[in-house]
Formats: sequence, structure tokens, C-alpha cells
Amino acid sequence: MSKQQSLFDDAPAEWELDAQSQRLVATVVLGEGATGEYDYLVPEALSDRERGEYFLEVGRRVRVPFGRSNRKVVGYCVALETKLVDAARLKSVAEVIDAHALLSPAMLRLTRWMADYYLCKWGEVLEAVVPAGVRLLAGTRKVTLLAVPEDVRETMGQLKLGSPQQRKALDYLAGCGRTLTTAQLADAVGCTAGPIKQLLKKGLIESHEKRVRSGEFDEITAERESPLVLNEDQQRAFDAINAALESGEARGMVLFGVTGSGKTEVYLQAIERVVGYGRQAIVLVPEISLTPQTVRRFRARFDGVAVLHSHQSHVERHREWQRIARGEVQVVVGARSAVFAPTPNLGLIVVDEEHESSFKQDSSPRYHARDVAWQRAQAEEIPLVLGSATPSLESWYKTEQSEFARLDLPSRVSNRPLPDVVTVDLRDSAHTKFSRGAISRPLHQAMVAALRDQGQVILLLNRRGFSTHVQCPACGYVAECPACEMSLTFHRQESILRCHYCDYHEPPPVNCPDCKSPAIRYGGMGTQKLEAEVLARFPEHTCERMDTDSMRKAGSHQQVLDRFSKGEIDILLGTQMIAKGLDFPNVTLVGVINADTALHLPDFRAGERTFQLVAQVAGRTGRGEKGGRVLVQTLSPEHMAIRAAVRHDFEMFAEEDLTTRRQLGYPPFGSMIRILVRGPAEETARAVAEGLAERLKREVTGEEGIRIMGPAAAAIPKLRDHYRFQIQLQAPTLDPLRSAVQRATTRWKVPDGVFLAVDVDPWDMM
Ligand SMILES: Nc1ncnc2c1ncn2[C@@H]1O[C@H](COP(=O)(O)OP(=O)(O)OP(=O)(O)O)[C@@H](O)[C@H]1O
Ligand SMILES: [Zn+2]
Repeated sequence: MSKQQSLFDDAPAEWELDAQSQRLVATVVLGEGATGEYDYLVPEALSDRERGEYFLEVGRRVRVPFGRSNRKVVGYCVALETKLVDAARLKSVAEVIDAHALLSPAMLRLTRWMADYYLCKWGEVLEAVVPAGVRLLAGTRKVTLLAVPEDVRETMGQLKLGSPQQRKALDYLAGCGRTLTTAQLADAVGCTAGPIKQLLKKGLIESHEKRVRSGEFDEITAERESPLVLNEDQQRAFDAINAALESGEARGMVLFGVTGSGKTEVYLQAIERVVGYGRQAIVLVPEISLTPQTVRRFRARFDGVAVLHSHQSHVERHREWQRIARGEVQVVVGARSAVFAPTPNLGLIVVDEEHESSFKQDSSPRYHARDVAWQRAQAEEIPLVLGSATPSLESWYKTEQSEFARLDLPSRVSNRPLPDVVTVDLRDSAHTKFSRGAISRPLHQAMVAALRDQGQVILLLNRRGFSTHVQCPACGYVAECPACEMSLTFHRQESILRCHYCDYHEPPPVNCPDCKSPAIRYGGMGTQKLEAEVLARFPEHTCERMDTDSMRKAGSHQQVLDRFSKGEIDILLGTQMIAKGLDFPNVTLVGVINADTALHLPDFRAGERTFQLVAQVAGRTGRGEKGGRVLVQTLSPEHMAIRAAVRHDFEMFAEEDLTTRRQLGYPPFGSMIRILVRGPAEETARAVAEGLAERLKREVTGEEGIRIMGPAAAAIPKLRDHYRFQIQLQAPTLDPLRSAVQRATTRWKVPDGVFLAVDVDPWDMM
């Protein structure tokens, strides 16, 4: 009876109890491969702080034997605990990789939250949070350092040694007052490694490993600037942030300031306070705004500024990360992933241009840096400032709900007026019959006038390339990418047809491949064609094009901006790259060639994106004494997003768009998860998507308010030879959606060759 009983009891059986003992156990999460958490014994040598740098603590990485083959894999130690375990059943940690913890307990909790929230593996999040340069220990090397142990020192004189060289080496090492590598010691006493090895073998010398940095780097310095005197609105915003800093609470604040209202000055002065408390600040900016110009503004105010962005080498990233972790840095300025900077005593996070879509990562873990920043701010009980002239409706809605405070900078500094914005209706033939090009008669005239008065002009066209489709007028053939089935863009400089989704390219056809007609037509307007048109219309003026094609070389972006700021370029044209954050007082005219490019995309944020783009590019003018104006060419001047942008009326836009979203249950009124299923075989991918949708629907039967749409072909139905299907889940709150996806996907095997991407709070709807 008792035996039988014990089989079903929770308490271990007696024979099991015997095998158990109190041991130090490390919980390890693998960086790649298997999900889950695994327990390992910690050998005594690795648990001893006294023995060199390579002891185990939470947040360091380890090498552990894994699986039946016991191959060595890398994992993160996420917990250490002495507990009762059956030691015979556990494997042991083989090696400690890092000399310092890569993640603090707080950062580990943040990554854990991310894995839960974004429905991805914890290990995957850890690998994303710690930059590759840090994981690879780039720019450092491991050296073995030698020393004479204390007890040997005492008896050294009486020791009988095998050779005079051993004696020389031992005496030198004992007397030199520091640790040496074998090579250094051999060099110093003029012997080979042999005698030193003998000493090691006899235990007369001991060795330990250490990581050292290979190479030093120059600091970039900027000329010092003193703080400006804040205007009344700036002062009010600053006071509010300061009060939040002093409160010691997590408070979210939206700094809603029109373009040119001096938001950056407010951040700078708030950060000064933070630094005054001996703490650090993180400033997130969109990758594209992370220019030397931006960094200089911070370097001009603070001693220790670290920069983190994706174009850095592993060595640079690793070095910055270490400086931050050592507390040598006051301000971290960086793109999305800088939200994970290992600041030891964080005091403030700022997200500038918080509406920017580049804060959302488009590969797993698909996190949004602003939302992670809020999570981190709450964990560290510090304020979060979200700055924008066109806040995301998610953040805006939080201010309406009083979850976030709202700080307004309603006017430009020095009371400069916002520029006049007028639309040019492209449907009106009087505007366009002047020419068949992209520049309407009113825009042409405005350019003539601006240039005549020595002003500079910015033209925005959010499509790169020369012509956006290549068509045969005789049979209707359109050149398409074989892998994506999207129309190919003609690039005139390289004389090539290129796919903007996968970079496939081919030479342009001489005759139509279908009907052999020689009359191939290059339709649609890209920045290259616009450039040709500008050069033809304004031959006496200098013009420069800025898009990802012309800006491929590192530094070219900055070069063009520098020349533009010096007045060496009259007309700057380009894609959205030129819409953001530039501050050039001599720009008196902005022309938007086609405001509609993003307006009719199947995306509930299409209106928001259009509004933001027009409002932001309009903000590039009228920043100096000459004032400025904006001409917006459009086929839909009556569209609410465009009407609101013309009036600089964010609140009108927000109110109307939020009304629509409320009716349709779109974020921020409801939550959304998008699942993308893709694969090279259309039928297989579709079947998997259908199977998954069915499982999901089964999981949520009886639950209220959950909508599951699809599967349907994605807006880009084929990309890089993969067919794409999407399932969209919506509900008033996220939790039931997350748990439905979890239940439907655990213990469900996706067939080989089919890929699944689960996107929580999706931004990319294509
Ligand atoms: N209190 C002030 N007094 C005088 N000049 C100021 C003041 N605050 C900011 N400025 C100047 O005004 C210009 C615009 O400021 P800033 O770039 O901070 O604005 P912003 O709101 O961040 O602009 P945007 O959103 O358009 O990038 C800068 O040249 C800045 O030096
Ligand atoms: Zn393609």
C-alpha cells in the first residue's frame, strides 16, 4: 500500500531522496535552438569568486553539454540557486564565457517580458538584446596570465629547481610586481616556453585567464555649447519632466511639439538634470536621424556620450557597450536597440520622433522600442519622454486616457510661423497640361520664385528609381520580378530593371518579350526621373538626389547634408529620407511631388503615415527669417489626412482617424496579432495557413470579441519566391489573443519549408 501510494505522491520516493543533495544549480536558456530552461550543476571551480574572473553569476554566458551527444552549446545563465537535486541526473556547466554579466537581473526580467509579450523564444530575445559584437567579445582576446602563489613566495629561496632558467623565470615573475603572459615572461628572461611550463606543472607558478582589449580608440569631441534660455512653453515642459524625475516614479509623457519648436533643447536640459543626479539617460532616435549632426548636439553638452547603431563594427559596438556598462557614459544616443543599453543607473529614457516605424523591429523578436522603453521605465521607476510633432495614435490615445501626460510646444521657437501649405490638385488639367512631367505649373513657378530669392528647395518623392513600371503599350506586358511578381523599377544610371522587394535585377528589354513590339514604355515617376526633370527645367541650379540608391556609400548622406547646409546645393530632392529632422533655415520651399503614394495601401495606418510624411516634410521649411511655403501635389486633396496636414492640425487628424479606428476595433482601441505563413509551394503554404486559422478559431470558440480573419493572400502575395498568406487576429485586449496563438501553435509542427511569423502589435501590414 505504502509503496503503491508513493508512486502517485508528489514527495520523492525514499530511494530518490537518497540520491538528492543540496547543490548549486544554474538555470540556462540557450541562445539558439531548443526552447525552455535547463538546469545544470555548477562545478566548485566555477562558483568561486576568488578564482579569477571566470566564475558564474546570473547574466553571464556559459558553455554547456546538450542533448544525447553532449555537444557544447552556448546559453545564458538566468538563475542560480542552491537546491535539493538529484546530482547524478544533472550535467555540469562546462565553461563560463564572460568575465562580466551581460545582463542585469532587471534586464533579464525585461527580456523575459518581451518573450512572453511578443510570443517568441527567450533565447532569441537575449541574442537580440546583446549585440553580436559583445557576444563575440569583438576587439578583445583572452590571455593566460602567470603569477607566483603566496605560499611559494615564502619558500622560494629554498626551492631546488630543475634548471637555472626556471630559477630565473621564477625570480623574475615574483619580483616584477605584476602578472605576465608566458610570452612576456619568456621574453624578459630570454628563455623558451619550456621552463615556464615546467614551473606551472610543479605548481610553482599559477595561471588564470583574463580578457583584454586589443587597441584603443579616439574619442570624437565637439565644441562645447551652453544651454539656451528656454521659452515659456519649453520651460513648462521641462518643469513637468523635472517633477517626474524627482518623483522617483515611472511616468510616461508625450512631448507634443510642432516641427522646430525646440524639443531637443528640452531633452538636453532634462538630461542635464539626470546627469546631475549621477544617473544616465538613453535617447532613442530613428536610425536615419542618427547623423553626426544629431550626435554633435549631445556631445556639445555632455562629456560621456556613447552612440549605438547598426552600422557600427562589432569592435565599436562592443567598446561602447563596455563603456556604458562601466558607468563611464552619461548619455546613450542610439537607434532602436539602444533601449537595451546596459546603463548601471538609468534615470530617463527619451524616444524622439516616437511615431517612426523604424522603432518596430521587422524580424523576430518583433518588438517596438517605444513599448519596451515604457516597460523598462516602469521597471526602473523612471520617466519616459516621447517626443513628436505627429505622435502615434497609440501614444496620443494614452494621453487622452490620462495614462501618459501631455506636454505641448504649440509654436516654433522665436515665434516663427509654420509655413503656408497649399495643395495642387493633379486632377485639374490646368495644372498639368503645362508639361507631362512630375512638376506642375504652380510648383514650377514657386520653385522659380524661391530660387530667384536665393532660397533653397526640397522636393519629396517617396519612390526611388527612374520609372516605376515598364510596360508594352501594344500588348500590356509589364516587366515583373520572377520571385515577387511585383513590377520592376527601371534604374537609369545602372541601366537595369530592379525589384525593390528582393533586389532581383535584369537588363531592360529592347523589344517586348511577349509581342516583340519595339515601343516599350517607361511609366511612373521615381526620384531619378524627377532629378532628370529638375535638371532640364533648372539647368543653371545645382541639384542633388538623396535616396537609398544614391546614399549607398557610408558618409554620403552626411556629405550631401553638409553641402546643402553650406548653400552649395540649391535643390535637394529625395525619398522620405529628406523629410526627417533636418534644420536648414534657408529652405523656403518644400514640394511634395505626390502625396498619395502611401494613401491607398491596404493598411489601417495609411492615413496616419501620409499625414506624418506631409507634416514632417512641411516642417523642413520656414525655419529661418525668410519664412517658407509648401506645395503638396495630390489626386485626393479632400482626403482627411491631407486636409489636416495642410492645416498643421494634428488634433483634427487624430480625432477623425481615432473615430474610424474605434468603429473598426483597430489599435489603439483593440489589439492585433498578424500571422504570416510563407513558403515556396503555394498550395502547401495556403494549406498550412488554413490549418492554423482553423486551430485558432477552434481555440477561441465561445470567447467573446475575438475576430480571426483569413487566411488571405498578403498584400504582397509573393516575395523572394515565397507565397505569403496572412491571418489577422483582433480583440479588445491582447491577452486572449496571445494565449490563443500559444495554444494553437504549441505542439504543432510546421511542415519543412513553411515559415511562420507571429507579429504582435504589427506595423507592417503588407
Ligand atoms: N529656447 C530657445 N531659444 C533659441 N533657440 C532655440 C531654443 N530652443 C531651440 N532653439 C533652436 O531652434 C531650432 C529648432 O530646435 P529643435 O531642433 O530642438 O526643434 P525640434 O522641435 O526638435 O524640431 P524638429 O521636430 O523639427 O526636428 C534649433 O536650431 C535650436 O537650436
Ligand atoms: Zn523581387
